[in-house]
Amino acid sequence: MKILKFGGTSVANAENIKRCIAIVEGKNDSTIVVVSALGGMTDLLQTTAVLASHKDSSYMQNYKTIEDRHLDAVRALIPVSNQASVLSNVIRQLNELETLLQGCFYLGELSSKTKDVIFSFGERLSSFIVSEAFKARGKNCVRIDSGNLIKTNNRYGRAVVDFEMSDRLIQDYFRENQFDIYVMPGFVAESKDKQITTLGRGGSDYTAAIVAAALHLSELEIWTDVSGIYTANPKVVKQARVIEQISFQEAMELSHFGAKVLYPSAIEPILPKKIDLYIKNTFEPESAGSRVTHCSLDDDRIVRGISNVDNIALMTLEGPGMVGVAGISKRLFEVLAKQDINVVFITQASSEHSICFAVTSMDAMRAEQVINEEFEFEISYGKVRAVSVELGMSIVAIVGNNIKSHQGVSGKMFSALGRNNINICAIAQGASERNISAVILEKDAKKALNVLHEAFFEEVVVQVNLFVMGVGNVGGKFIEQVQRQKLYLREHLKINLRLIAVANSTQMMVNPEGLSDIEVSELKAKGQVMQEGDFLRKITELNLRNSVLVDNTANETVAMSYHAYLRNSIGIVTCNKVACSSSMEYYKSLKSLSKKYSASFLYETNVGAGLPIIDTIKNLVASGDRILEIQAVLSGSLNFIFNAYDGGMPFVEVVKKAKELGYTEPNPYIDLSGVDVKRKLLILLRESGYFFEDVDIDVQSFLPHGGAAISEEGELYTALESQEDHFSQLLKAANDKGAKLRVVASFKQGKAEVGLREIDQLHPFYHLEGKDNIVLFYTDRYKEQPLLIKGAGAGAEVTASGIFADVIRIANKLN
Ligand SMILES: NC(=O)C1=CN([C@@H]2O[C@H](COP(=O)(O)OP(=O)(O)OC[C@H]3O[C@@H](n4cnc5c(N)ncnc54)[C@H](OP(=O)(O)O)[C@@H]3O)[C@@H](O)[C@H]2O)C=CC1
Ligand SMILES: N[C@@H](CC=O)C(=O)O
Repeated sequence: MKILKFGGTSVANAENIKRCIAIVEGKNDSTIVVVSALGGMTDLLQTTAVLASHKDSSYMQNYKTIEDRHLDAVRALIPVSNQASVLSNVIRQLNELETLLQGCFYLGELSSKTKDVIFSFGERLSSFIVSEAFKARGKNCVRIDSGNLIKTNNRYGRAVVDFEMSDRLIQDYFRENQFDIYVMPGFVAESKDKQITTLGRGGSDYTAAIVAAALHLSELEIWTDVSGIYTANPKVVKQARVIEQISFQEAMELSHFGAKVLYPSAIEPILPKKIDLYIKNTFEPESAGSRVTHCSLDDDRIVRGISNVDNIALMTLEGPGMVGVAGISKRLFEVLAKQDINVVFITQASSEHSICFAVTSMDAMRAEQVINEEFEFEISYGKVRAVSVELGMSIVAIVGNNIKSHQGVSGKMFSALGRNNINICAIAQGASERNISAVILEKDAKKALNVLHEAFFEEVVVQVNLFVMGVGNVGGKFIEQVQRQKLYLREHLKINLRLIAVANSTQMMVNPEGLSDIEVSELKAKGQVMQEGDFLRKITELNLRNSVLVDNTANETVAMSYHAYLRNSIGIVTCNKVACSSSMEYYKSLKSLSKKYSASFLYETNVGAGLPIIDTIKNLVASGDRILEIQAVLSGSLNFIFNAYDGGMPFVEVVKKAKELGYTEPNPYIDLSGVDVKRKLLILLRESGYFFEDVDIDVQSFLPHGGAAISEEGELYTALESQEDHFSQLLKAANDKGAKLRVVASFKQGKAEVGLREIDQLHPFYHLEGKDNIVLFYTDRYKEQPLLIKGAGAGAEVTASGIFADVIRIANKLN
């Protein structure tokens, strides 16, 4: 014999009921079918009854909906030839319901007893209709009145089952009757004095479990609208998947913390009888579903699932008068129990100075009031403080039988949350060690679930969410490279890069699911207007895990806002040199914020574009070496300019060409004035461990006008045009000596300078082609022969690939 329970959505209408019928008919065995009320019907009955008892005549409209839904189901399921008798039975039951509702309306009253009778109509009607549908298909089917088999006390709303009596009645009934299909209403029972009672939330699961246990069946199938118990709520965690097998204890823990597929009450009767439970999807009957089993599972999964409950209030009772005093917790929890307030989480530090616990937000005010009344005396003498209440909390819990036999699980859980800036307000781990729970802010719940799911179920694929500012030469190429390389990264490096937002100086485009190429290209046409601070606000509002800002601008305001990103645990990858070359204080603060908030701060492209210069210094310094001297050509654009300026083209045209090729800064004056090289040298010195400010570097400008900065490109070109003589003289002087012009950055014996130099043929800088950079590091270990790094030091493609490498460094660190 089989037993199948169908939930509300499975029997919501005639079409769905037909699916249930097909599933039952596929069983080829005598089958007990337990049904819930038509989907949403119990809630509708409840609001209708409440409206009636408040003398609100609109209850009649609800009643009409109740009537229509049931009559529609009959008309669609029963052939016209048989409809009359079925319809008249349903109408008779509906009339009874209408009379009861009228009674509530006239009396303005709704007792718990009346509620149970009214609510029972949902399952009584659905079971009658389903059984008649089977009969209409020629099945040997009977409808059982559950009240005849399941006996309870008179606690209306959540009646307590008399198992001894119910088991006997169930066993007798099934011994004495021989049908192919038995249809029973779930949720409904009867007291010993023959009053209708109901079994509370999840009552239909409970009914099925009681019957399965009484008959010692080997399994119970719960058919619902999802394909089983998921590793996490699939509406919140996209990567969640169905758990194929789970132990009863794990399922109980998960269902306690919000996995609504299964009510713990359904587990209670079948657990001691070693009956397996299957959760299956009525709408995808072929999918395997979840098996909840008493057998020990031999897989090595440590965490089986993650769950959460929202709308939690965290309450703390604390004070010196609690230490070493017996009975405080008894009084605290007794007063809550008296008020029927359910405590969902408790934790107490060994100092005994405080007890922290959680209730649903709905109960919080009542709990606060009764606790403060209970401890009025202690509060008035300052021994205990008035209970504190923090609303807007969630509980997240990881669940698994094997947590107890593995070290480091809680470490992994809390470091994953911490890395993503999720503040943990309280922690609890029961003695069973099957569950580790944390109370966090509700606004962080979605992120926490995804972070934990990634840590425990998707270890192989790490998701990095990119927020890109600046889509010019470098930014544009970076986006192109990311979109092109996505598949490779996912397959080969197990990194899932998602481009969530892009921005230029005035607009931004955001898609929390990831921007497509088309969306990115529509930034200018369709992007939303962006004011200062909007981008950061958007990132923090989305609150996605592993968020990284990629700054491809040359903008100072953006650079000076990095600290706010880091404080929100948002990593930063930047090719913008302004931050690291601003004050030493800001540079250092960014480094320490990066550590404090576990948010990476990477800027390899600040010097030498894609060349691994900063990383090399970091490794030298970390391994105990000391940088003693630096000789370098650090400007790709200036190297290009002085290579290309050979007397053929005027200087200004060569500069324009460098700009066109994407080698210069957005404002080429920053290159020509030596500012860009100075910034780079400053960064190299700071990375080498030297305390240097901008003013400590001597820049000898090769521009004749010296003084004022030129921010307008046109103005710069006009000035350069008029100074052609000056540049041609510089060139001639070098040519006369067989030398080449190079802008050299040097650091020697504590002195740092930047200037245009004539480089002779024997010098390693002489043969420096095109836009190349070169750096020579003299260190304790590389004293005679310097460590040399050379290669393309400018250009959008190479710079973008340097930024990309930093992003991958972050992803690898997370993996
Ligand atoms: N070119 C190279 O070889 C190298 C460049 N770099 C660095 O790369 C950075 C970018 O250079 P490049 O791509 O050539 O410059 P571009 O001028 O081509 O692009 C700059 C981008 O930044 C945007 N932007 C400017 N201000 C803001 C702001 N406040 N908020 C958001 N976006 C803003 C611009 O938007 P809009 O179009 O609206 O102005 C534009 O999309 C510079 O910092 C440079 O030093 C580093 C190493 C090498
Ligand atoms: N403008 C810069 C580009 C890289 O930082 C340069 O010329 O090197």
